[in-house]
Amino acid sequence: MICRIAFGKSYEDEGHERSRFHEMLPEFQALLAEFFVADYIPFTGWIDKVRGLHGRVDKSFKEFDEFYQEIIDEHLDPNREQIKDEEVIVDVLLQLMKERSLPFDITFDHIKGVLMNMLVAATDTTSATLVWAMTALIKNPRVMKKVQEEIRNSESKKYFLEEHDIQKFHYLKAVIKETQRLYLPAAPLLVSRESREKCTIGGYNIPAKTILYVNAWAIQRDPNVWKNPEKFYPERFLESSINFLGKDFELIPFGAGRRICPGISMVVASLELILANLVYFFDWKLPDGLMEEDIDTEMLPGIAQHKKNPLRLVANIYK
Ligand code: HEM
Repeated sequence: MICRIAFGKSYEDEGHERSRFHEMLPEFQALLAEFFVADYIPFTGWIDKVRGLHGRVDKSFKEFDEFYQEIIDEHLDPNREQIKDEEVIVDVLLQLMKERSLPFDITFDHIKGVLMNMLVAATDTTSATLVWAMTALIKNPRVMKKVQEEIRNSESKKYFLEEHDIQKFHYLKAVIKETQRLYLPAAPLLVSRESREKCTIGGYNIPAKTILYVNAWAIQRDPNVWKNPEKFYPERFLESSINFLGKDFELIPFGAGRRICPGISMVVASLELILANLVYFFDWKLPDGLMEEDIDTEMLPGIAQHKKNPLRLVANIYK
């Protein structure tokens, strides 16, 4: 979905291109989560070099730079076949570059930066959230049954649930919120900040130029705020107006303030659409011999929190 919006093509069926793309992204994600000693002790940069991190960063940068340049060149080609009325983000950025209507000149580097931002911010985060939602549902058959009943009881059989069908499914929406609260699939420490000037937060004096992390993970599991915080209990959101739009600081999976995730509307629409269709059309079972308690919730380190051990389920078509 994101590649179609950003570049105007999908890498689903592109053979060599597909595998190249699918190899580049995980390496970039891994580097984002890598620990660079020099970030904390500046004169020790040589340690990162010896550990081979500089080489990996350079290689990843070069691969992505070439990849984006190819996309830009394709979109600049006047003979390119374009689907009518289909304008993708790279076209919009190239148009802005041509018009020179902004207070600064857009360069190819800016365009590549925006494309990278989209790719990293949007793909992994959404897929990790879906895996955690399905993990939570399979571990909690009561909730799975309730969300399936909400959808199945209100729909006459359809080929595909559309966005407008889903708006009335309040329990489904609560399941997604509870997944975001408990598993915080993207950025458990949000994105780090640096204080521009000296300030005081909650009684702590923060000097200028200090790197700050917001531990959204701890906030969203804080027993002073949440009743039974370790329990997956979507009902808590039916009984409260807490939302993740950045106004309620006890639930901030998308951050808050000026740098809040700008993709929220798209994420919520995609998550609701995909999850609703998954639970509507299939009855999900654990592979033979596995019990709910065998499904672990271990996470891989990284910017997005992926499930360490892949979730394997059996899908039976619901008739
Ligand atoms: C479940 C899915 C997602 C989650 C949990 C999520 C969460 C976040 C978080 C926590 C931040 C940092 C906010 C902060 O520092 O305060 C962020 C930033 C961002 N997100 Fe998302 N995001 C998701 C999906 C998406 C999607 C689908 C898009 C684009 C279509 C997107 C675009 C961005 C961008 C561009 C930024 C950087 C904003 C900036 O630096 O000003 N995200 N997101």
